[in-house]
Amino acid sequence: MSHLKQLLAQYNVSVNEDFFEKIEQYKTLLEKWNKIHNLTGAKTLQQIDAFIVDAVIPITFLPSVKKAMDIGTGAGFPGMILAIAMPQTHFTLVEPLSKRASFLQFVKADLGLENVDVKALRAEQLKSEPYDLITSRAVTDTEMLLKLSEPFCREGSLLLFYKGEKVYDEIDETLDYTIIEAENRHYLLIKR
Ligand SMILES: C[S@@+](CC[C@H](N)C(=O)[O-])C[C@H]1O[C@@H](n2cnc3c(N)ncnc32)[C@H](O)[C@@H]1O
Repeated sequence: MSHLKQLLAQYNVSVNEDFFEKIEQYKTLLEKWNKIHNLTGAKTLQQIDAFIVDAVIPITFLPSVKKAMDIGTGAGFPGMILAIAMPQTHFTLVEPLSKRASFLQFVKADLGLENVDVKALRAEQLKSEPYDLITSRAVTDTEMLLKLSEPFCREGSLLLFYKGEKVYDEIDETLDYTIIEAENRHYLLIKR
């Protein structure tokens, strides 16, 4: 069993064989592009696997949704990885840095991901429209993420922010939230 398969089994993350095929293609592209463009801090295959596992653990608790947006996808975390794991969900990946957006566009084309759109813009520049799910990892604090997400929320939209243990300093009781912990990760799930 591959290293990634073992890790996913350890966290009870269930994905189909197509996920593993596509994720191998993604890893090959990321390793290659990362050497030239410095797209992410995950350099070795083991570090990339850890980032992938961190990105997909939420499929163990997320409901099925039609339309999702990831703010500040960078080299693919978590939006591109979730899009590969959730082919029934359409993902808009928002990444203003052109070298990262170009990489995401290349991955979409090379893997034939019809459920992915890449927007080479800041979230603030995007047309307001409602999404079922908005994700974000390592972009900014919760208060700012709530502001950035606001134009894309309707009643019942879910926000999933990948946070560390300091998450408790960033939330208050006015929010309808749950925190799901796995290792050092705190997944902050907010219902609007
Ligand atoms: C530290 S990187 C994290 C990338 C990725 N989410 C990850 O966890 O590896 C933050 C990313 O957010 C993007 N970003 C910063 N401000 C943004 C904004 N207002 N809207 C969309 N993306 C933004 C940056 O271009 C950068 O690629």
